[in-house]
Amino acid sequence: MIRIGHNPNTNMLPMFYYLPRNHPLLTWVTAEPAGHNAMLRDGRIDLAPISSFSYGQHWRDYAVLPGLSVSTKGRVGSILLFSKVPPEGLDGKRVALTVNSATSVNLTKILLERFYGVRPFYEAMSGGLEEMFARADAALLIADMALEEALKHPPCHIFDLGEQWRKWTGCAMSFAVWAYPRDLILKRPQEIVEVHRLLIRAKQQALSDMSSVVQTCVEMLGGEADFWFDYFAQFHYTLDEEIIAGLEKYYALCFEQGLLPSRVQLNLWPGPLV
Ligand SMILES: C=C(O[C@@H]1C=C(C(=O)O)C=C[C@H]1O)C(=O)O
Repeated sequence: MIRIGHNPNTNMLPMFYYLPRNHPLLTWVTAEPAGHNAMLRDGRIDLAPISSFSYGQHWRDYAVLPGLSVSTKGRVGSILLFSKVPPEGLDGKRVALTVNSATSVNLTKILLERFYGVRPFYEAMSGGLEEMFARADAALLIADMALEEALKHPPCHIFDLGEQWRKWTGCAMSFAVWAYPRDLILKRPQEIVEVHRLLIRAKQQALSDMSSVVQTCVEMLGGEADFWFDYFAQFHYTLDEEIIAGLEKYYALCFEQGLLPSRVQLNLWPGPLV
């Protein structure tokens, strides 16, 4: 039995929509990314699409499933820094960071400190934009919460962090990878191979016809179907060479900025399926 982290946000639907709910090999454990990061670290789940940053913290203990990720090569649409001022104006200001994320929290720090040359004060916060703006000058939100706030067209600057990363580094950005404890390769290799196969198959089914996924999004959050087709068109749910290079760049900058304690190696297992 594999206790699998289920992330309920729309960006994850192409991997979860066709994944069998009642498969004998799977137990679903639903949480936001930061919840899965902690659960995997503590052994409460066996596999999840965790924050890429969290893999970078624990890479010596984890392995990653090939051919799967949540990545973009530019705009993402749902990793957004809402700001009362342009990024250059955030020096010495307060920036609220969602408690649900690890990758984007550290991406925000890299972009602001390394590329915009500003040093804000950061505060981890839950809640929506209104609560964050009551205490801070800028606010990082991710996933459906970011989408919902952006759809309200708040009167502030909105920076898409996938787009910003692309602008400053020319790289792809990988927000989540499917990680599991490395010792499962020895203890339960067949189960990992089987779940990997299920995930790849579910993803391929979704991506071959996104209409059911899009319809689900319309029911969940509203908006036009075209909005959702456009949203999903930004994503790459694979781990190709460009995405791996982007991930390596992200880890290198996290290390150089003192956000990660060591350089990171990507341990992929089992071999690619496609
Ligand atoms: C694309 C997204 O990426 C998410 C961002 C994460 C993070 O910042 O740690 C973790 C998982 C991803 O699914 C999103 O939330 O919109």
